[in-house]
This record gives sequence, structure tokens and C-alpha cells, in this order.
Amino acid sequence: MIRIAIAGVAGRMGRTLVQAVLARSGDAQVTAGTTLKEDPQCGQDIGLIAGAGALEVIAVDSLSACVDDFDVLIDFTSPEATMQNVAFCSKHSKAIVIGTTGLSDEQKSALERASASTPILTAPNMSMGVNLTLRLLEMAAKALGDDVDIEIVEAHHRHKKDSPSGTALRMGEVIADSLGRDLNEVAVYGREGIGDERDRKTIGFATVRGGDIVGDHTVIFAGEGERLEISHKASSRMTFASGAVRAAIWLGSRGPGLYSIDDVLDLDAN
Ligand SMILES: NC(=O)C1=CN([C@@H]2O[C@H](COP(=O)(O)OP(=O)(O)OC[C@H]3O[C@@H](n4cnc5c(N)ncnc54)[C@H](OP(=O)(O)O)[C@@H]3O)[C@@H](O)[C@H]2O)C=CC1
Ligand SMILES: O=C(O)C1=N[C@H](C(=O)O)C[C@H](O)C1
Repeated sequence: MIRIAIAGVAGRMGRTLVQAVLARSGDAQVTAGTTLKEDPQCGQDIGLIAGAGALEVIAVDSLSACVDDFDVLIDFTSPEATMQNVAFCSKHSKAIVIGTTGLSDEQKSALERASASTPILTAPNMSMGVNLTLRLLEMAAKALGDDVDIEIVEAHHRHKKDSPSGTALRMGEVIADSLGRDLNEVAVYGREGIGDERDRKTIGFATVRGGDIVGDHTVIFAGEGERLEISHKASSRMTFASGAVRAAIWLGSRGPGLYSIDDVLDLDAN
């Protein structure tokens, strides 16, 4: 039985993660959860915070306060909080699953360094559908090559802080790699005013923020006379949470290393 702690347990993903662990049949347990000290839910039962009934586990304001209570931490918070949590997990030999997006290149390098002594699994999107979409994008990019213009459009709820989404950026990386391009050189983030004609080698990103959109991603491969669009639309955060819990259970029996959700999901099984 894996003992799971959830960082940011009062957040949108934190609450859904509690429900996702409860939905499993006895191979995992939520044994700890953190909130910020100033959060009004700090000190409350995390089951009640998640709207799932009391679990007799109280939300605490730091990982130090629950260090003996968990094996794997699941972290969907903010880049700053995630990096502090990685340092804590490294020091205390805990595995960590990271869903937080918007990490800088420097923060990603720090994750790589920490993974020499800590099991770390990170993915900008833990859903089966998105990770299958990444495979389809690779196939489409290779087949259509340099004959199309490629644009990535993503839409999320009004509270989302990072843009473009981590998933959109990963989609861009997969497509750029498939075409032998460097995303840092070819990405165009939004357009405004009068500019030059589109350069075919570029990969465009467009961001929509509004209401309660859970997460939509569409990649457009626009050619002459036809265009192909590959879309994924999430309608529930449970798709991300159940992937993350599955990843935590998998990571619980792994040694140090930097893993991805591809290592966990059986995308080739069916
Ligand atoms: N990989 C994936 O599949 C997915 C990734 N995400 C990513 O997960 C992250 C969180 O998203 P979401 O749940 O919507 O955001 P929320 O803002 O709802 O949740 C984040 C929570 O973390 C809390 N928090 C921040 N710092 C700390 C800290 N040091 N200790 C404890 N709690 C802390 C926040 O508190 P407060 O509100 O008080 O600041 C908040 O409750 C984002 O980066 C998002 O992009 C989201 C969905 C899927
Ligand atoms: O913030 C969110 O909500 C989401 N963030 C992730 C991202 O940035 O890609 C994944 C998902 O789309 C929801």
C-alpha cells in the first residue's frame, strides 16, 4: 500500500487527487496533504476539503510536519513551491510526481540534477488521451513534413497562470523534434499588427483563457486545399488526477531517475 501526500491539497487538482486516490481499490492511501499557512483550509480534514467525507488526515502547512507519513508526494502547485518540494523530497528520500507546469529551463535543469538521487516523474499532462495525441502528432508531423503550416491552439479556465500551457509546449517540442527543428528558434507566441508573410518553418501558438474550460488543445496542419486538425478536449480533471495517482504507485517502487508518464501508461498495450 503506497502512502501518498498531496501538495496544494486545497487547489483544483489537489482536491481531485484526493478523490482519485479514494477511487482506487486499496493499493494507495492519502496519508498527508499540505496547503499554504495562510489558507483558511489549513488544519482541516483533507477529505472534507475534497468534498469526499472525513479521512482523519489534517492539512498541514509544510512537508516537515508530515515527513514520516508518506512515501510519494504528488505536486500540482506552482513552480516555486514545486522546486522547494523537490529539495525536501531529495533530502528525505521521498519520490515525487510533478504535474506543475510553467517551470523555467533553469528549474527543469535542477529537476534533472535532483533525479540523480531521487525518483522524479514529471509530465505537463497526465491524461492517457493527451499522451496518445502526442504520438499522433509525431506521426502527422513526419508524414506532412515541411508542406504545411503548423499552429497550436489551447484553451483553459480563467484562473490558469502560465501560457502557453505546458501541454501545448510539449506538443510543440514533439512536432519540432519530428521535423528536425529547434522549438526555441521556430516558436511564435501570438501575433499582432502588420508583419511579414508566415514563415513555413515556424510553429505558432495561440492561447485562450476563459470561464471553466478544463483544457482543450488543437494542432492545425494547414496545407494547400486541405488541413488536418488533431484535438484533445478534457472535460474533467479526473483524467489528469487518475494518471498522476497511477504514476505515484508506479514510482513508489522505482529507484532514482527522471521518469515520464510515457513510462507508466501502456500506450502500446491495446
Ligand atoms: N500535469 C497535468 O496533468 C496537469 C497540470 N496542471 C498544473 O498543476 C498546477 C496547479 O493547477 P491547479 O490545481 O489548477 O491550480 P490551483 O491554484 O487550484 O492549485 C494550486 C494549489 O497549490 C497551493 N500552493 C501554492 N504553493 C504552495 C505551497 N508552498 N504549499 C502548499 N500549497 C501550495 C495553492 O494555494 P493558493 O491558492 O493559496 O495559492 C493552490 O491551492 C498548474 O501548474 C497547472 O498547470 C493542472 C492540471 C493537469
Ligand atoms: O492548468 C490547468 O488546468 C492545466 N494545465 C496543464 C497544462 O498547462 O498543460 C494540463 C491541462 O491542460 C490542465
